[in-house]
Amino acid sequence: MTRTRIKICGITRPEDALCAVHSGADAIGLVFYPPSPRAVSIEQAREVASVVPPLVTLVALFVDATAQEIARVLESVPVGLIQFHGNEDAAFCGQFHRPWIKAIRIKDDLDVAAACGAYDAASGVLLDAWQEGVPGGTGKTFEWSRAEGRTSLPVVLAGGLNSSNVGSAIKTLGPWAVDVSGGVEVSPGIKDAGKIEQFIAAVRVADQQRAEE
Ligand SMILES: O=C(O)c1ccccc1N[C@@H]1O[C@H](COP(=O)(O)O)[C@@H](O)[C@H]1O
Repeated sequence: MTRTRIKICGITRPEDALCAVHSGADAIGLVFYPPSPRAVSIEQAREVASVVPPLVTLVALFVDATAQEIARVLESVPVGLIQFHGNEDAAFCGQFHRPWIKAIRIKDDLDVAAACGAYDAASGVLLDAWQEGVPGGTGKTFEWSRAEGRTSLPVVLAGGLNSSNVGSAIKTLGPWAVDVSGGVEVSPGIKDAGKIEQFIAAVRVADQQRAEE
């Protein structure tokens, strides 16, 4: 049975990281983008990292940060994967000797295959909704079928997911992983244990249904 990997993003508190991990999350996302209400300092990130057990991936999210800013985080926080969520090109993303994924925001007229193809050296692409002036964490979905068969890279599906819609998202696209932030929150940056558990349970139900098809 394919087990869809689960990333819970925008964690700001150790207790939320522990809740996500104990509920079955595979990855914890830390937002290093100061304008975000979910942004963490290096200190906060280290506190979160200190409770994350081995074999759970810590993902650092950046939006058009400088190489120096990214290097400072990588020196201090045990980051397993970098998520680039801005206009970074593949050469920029590849310079940190760390696995990385690139967010592709699905605007109406986007050629999804070409946009993903520009990052073929990535470990995967994260497909997210597009909204003018907001780089991510929008709580919006996009038409998942638009991404069907457009890339051979592992797909991390994001954008407005929650326990009610993640099952159909998995059924439509069969992504390698799903990523959720706002859909499991009480307020930006503060996660809800019940919503995390429901989200992960919904992913497992969808996995089971796919296995039975
Ligand atoms: O979470 C944020 O504040 C954020 C800010 C800037 C770029 C990305 C951000 N979050 C990522 O956006 C997607 C979708 O989030 P949501 O589930 O719709 O709230 C996800 O990858 C977050 O990691």
